Amino acid sequence: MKYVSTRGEAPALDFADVLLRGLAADGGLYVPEEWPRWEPSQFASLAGLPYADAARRVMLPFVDGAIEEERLAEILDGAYETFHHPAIAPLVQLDPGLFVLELFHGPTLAFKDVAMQVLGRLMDHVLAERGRRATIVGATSGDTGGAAIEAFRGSERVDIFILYPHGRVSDVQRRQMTTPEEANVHAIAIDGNFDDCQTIVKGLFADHAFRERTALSAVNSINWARILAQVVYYVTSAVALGAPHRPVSFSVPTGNFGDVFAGYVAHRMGLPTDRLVVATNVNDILVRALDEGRYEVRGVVATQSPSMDIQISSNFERLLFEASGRDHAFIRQAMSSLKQSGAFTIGEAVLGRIGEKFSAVRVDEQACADTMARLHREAGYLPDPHTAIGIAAGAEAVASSEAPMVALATAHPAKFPDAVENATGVRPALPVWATDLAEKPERFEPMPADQRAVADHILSHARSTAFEVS
Ligand SMILES: Cc1ncc(COP(=O)(O)O)c(C=O)c1O
Ligand SMILES: N[C@@H](CCOP(=O)(O)O)C(=O)O
Repeated sequence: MKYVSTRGEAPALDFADVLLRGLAADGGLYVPEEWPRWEPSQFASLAGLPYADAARRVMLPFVDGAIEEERLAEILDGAYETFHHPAIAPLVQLDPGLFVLELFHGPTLAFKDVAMQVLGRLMDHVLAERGRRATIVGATSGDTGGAAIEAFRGSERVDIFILYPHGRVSDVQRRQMTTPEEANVHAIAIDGNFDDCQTIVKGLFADHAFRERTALSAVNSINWARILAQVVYYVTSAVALGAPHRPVSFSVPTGNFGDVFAGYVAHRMGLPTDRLVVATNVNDILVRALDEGRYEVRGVVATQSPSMDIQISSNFERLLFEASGRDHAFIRQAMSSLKQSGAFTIGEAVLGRIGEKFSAVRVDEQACADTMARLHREAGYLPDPHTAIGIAAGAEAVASSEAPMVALATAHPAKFPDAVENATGVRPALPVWATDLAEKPERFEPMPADQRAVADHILSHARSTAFEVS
């Protein structure tokens, strides 16, 4: 299996190379040259398997020999041993047709762990095979950063630099990034928002000299391996609810569009999927784009679901590529227009194809709080604000559908205790194994939203400027 860039001007690579590359050299995102297609019996055969075994089967056609199957199995076993729930991604029924898929039982209490624990081990394996080191630079609105640091802390082969928006993440999120003591971990507090952080990261990838010198690699969902590991839980949860014999809908709290794109990948593999609901907070660029055909960046507003305070949604490029019939020229033109004027237009045909599978719903601050309060009151369930947005949007989007609705629970409520307490009167507690976080000293570097300053900081702290491991 080869992977091609959405912008069509970078070499096609295999899975292991895409894993280390992250972003394509032309600024595009990698997608498989062709989508592997499963028979209904292949989906059915996953029923009752341990999560790591199901993950191996789903991932194998995409890895396609770039990593031996036995090694992949060990990597997946190791990744999911770090989870605090035997099912890894349990389903909880809230109403007859409504389920939540709890993806927050990993070490940093957010869905990012499901892929990041795999990514860390995959990268370590490929770097070891090649005798190489890498410098990881990632942008976070709060959860990716902690999960990535957890996955790479102490690694001999990787230095990790995480850019987060200063003052715009929760205390738990910040502490997950700033308290690890390992020398290879660098938390950088940027004076700006998540989009500023992500723009700096993409700018560093576009600087070819910097990229080569530091052996730059990505942990954001621009990295295909992140998306792939997230495909698995769409498949396992749908199978648990009766797929392939009946379709399932998913409602996905969305920011960078990686998670819901993973749902689309499952659909392209043949998983019977009714609707994919893109659920946003008031930072609703995706809702406006899908409703009006105009993708237009406006200022980011701080909300009680800060991890989704995003306007530039990287993985939307992957969907546009598919919906445009893999039209590289259209993608290049749209992305250049986005860079220059902060907007681009999506034609009717492309919009129509997106609308065949996707719905988009904006959930405002009051509706998010009301949903947390109602679920706590009526079902005794305490969702975090991101999860509440997914649940509220799912209910609105498919009120009349026969298919069960699975809302993705993307974070543990204790990561956002203030918002949950304001809405429900209950302050959620961290699991006991995570409570020492508050006592540890913090270490971070405050920096302006300036690519040159960040690059200089990385160059003076990274060990990976030499490629070979001595
Ligand atoms: C808790 C939480 N929910 C939802 C999202 C949105 O996911 P995505 O960026 O994959 O759309 C994020 C951040 O990405 C998150 O941290
Ligand atoms: N909400 C995310 C934003 C980055 O998303 P990613 O999936 O592309 O890493 C976060 O928590 O950082």
